[in-house]
Amino acid sequence: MSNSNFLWEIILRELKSTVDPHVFDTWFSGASIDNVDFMKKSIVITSKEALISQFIQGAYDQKLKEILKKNTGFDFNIDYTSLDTDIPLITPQVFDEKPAAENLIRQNFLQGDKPSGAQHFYQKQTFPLEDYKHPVPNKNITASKKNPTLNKNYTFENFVVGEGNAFTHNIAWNVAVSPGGIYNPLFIYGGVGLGKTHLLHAIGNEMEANFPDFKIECISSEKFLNEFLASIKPMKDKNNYTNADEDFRRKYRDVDALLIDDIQFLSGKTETQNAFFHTFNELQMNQKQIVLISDRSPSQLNDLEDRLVTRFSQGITADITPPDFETRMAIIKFKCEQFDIKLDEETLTYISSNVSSNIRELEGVLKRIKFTATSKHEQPSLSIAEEILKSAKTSPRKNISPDNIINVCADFYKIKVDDILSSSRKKEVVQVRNIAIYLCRELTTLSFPSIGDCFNKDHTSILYSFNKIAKLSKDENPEIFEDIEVIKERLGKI
Ligand SMILES: Nc1ncnc2c1ncn2[C@@H]1O[C@H](COP(=O)(O)OP(=O)(O)OP(=O)(O)O)[C@@H](O)[C@H]1O
Repeated sequence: MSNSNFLWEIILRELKSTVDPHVFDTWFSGASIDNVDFMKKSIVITSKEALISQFIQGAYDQKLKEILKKNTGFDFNIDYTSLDTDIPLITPQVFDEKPAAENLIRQNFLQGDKPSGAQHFYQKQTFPLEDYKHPVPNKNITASKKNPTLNKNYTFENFVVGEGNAFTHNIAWNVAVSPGGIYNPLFIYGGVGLGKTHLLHAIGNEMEANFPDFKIECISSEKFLNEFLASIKPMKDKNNYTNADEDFRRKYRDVDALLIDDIQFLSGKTETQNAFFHTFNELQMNQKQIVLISDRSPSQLNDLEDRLVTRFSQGITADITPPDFETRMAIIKFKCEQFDIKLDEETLTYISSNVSSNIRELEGVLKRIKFTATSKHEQPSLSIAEEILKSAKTSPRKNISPDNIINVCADFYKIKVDDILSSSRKKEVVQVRNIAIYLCRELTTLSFPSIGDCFNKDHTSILYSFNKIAKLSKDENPEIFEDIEVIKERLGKI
């Protein structure tokens, strides 16, 4: 084995033990190490695609250097390169700037040039670059009759880019200007209210503006399920159930792009998964773009057939993580302009420090501040913001830890912490444990395996417990959800 291969083996082995297996496969499976120069203390890591290189550099440069230091004793410099050298490397961007690739593509379009990156993408398309009608950002996206499922308020124009979403935004933009290319399917996942649906519709809107003849279907998987069930009902009634009916099949298979939200909703729905599998295959075979949104990564999708999970991971998987303080500030400023609210810097900082990372919640707080100020005939102010945040039960940003959650749950239900952490199968203990696990996932950024570490369980059991609560209907179990609200409120006061 050469020096390079040997070193790479060591690096991969160490990374594998610390990185989520799905993340590892996505980013490192196709990468290799070249040009190890022990004199100059430099190595080159080559990936298949520039975007992968960029991601590895952005997210793992430090980690890789640590592993190299640990195993060689030297501080190495790492250069990152990719096999598709004609695609420009995209440097992660900070909030109010557009990603470099996007800027480059747009700039070059404006100058009438064919950008090398976009050209490369377009060579894979049925649409040559010359046919590209709207190369510049489409500011005038208006409601279309053609694709009424697209929400026109969700565009790239009004999406604030920050650390946690820059990479995904880049990919989404590339998919919108070059559908059916190398990023197919695009699988986006992340926590509640972080802009996944916004990006999904932004892709559709931008795509529609760029390719006016496109037929784009943008739906939730719940709607897909309902339409599927409605389509097979007549056949089932006649005891003649074979396949989803032709209308349903054609509706989703005759599209140029299928954008599906909340794909996790298909978990456990075997017949719908089967229908979706065939739809997916036909679209992919015909190089039609598929974008999937989920609240968790493909490998964490429970009760979903393996053949689907594998297909979801075939293109590119990109996540959105909660915004950091600066991004929250940028989003609040942007939303203030949108909602016509004037806040001073102190109030902006207060909101950004105290509102949870869920952007939907953040929007709600701003709207309530505006409403309260208007009804009091006052200007929006810090004191109104404080009043709203206290009364709205929006838990101020605290470091809620699994320990806090377990303690508060134990106290609330009057059972012992040890029981929650035990393997007791008593019904009341199991229920409290499930709630604690559910809250750990909802209120912290921990992955299922990490939550498993806190409860001495493997991630499959944690997923199972989480779903036990997540899949409950609020209407049928109001008391559990009331309990959860009270526990959240108590946690906010810790
Ligand atoms: N980066 C962003 N810039 C501007 N607005 C954003 C951003 N991220 C989210 N939002 C806004 O926050 C709200 C919630 O976003 P969205 O519905 O897309 O979240 P989500 O991740 O799909 O949530 P859920 O998992 O609950 O469906 C929307 O009004 C959206 O416009």
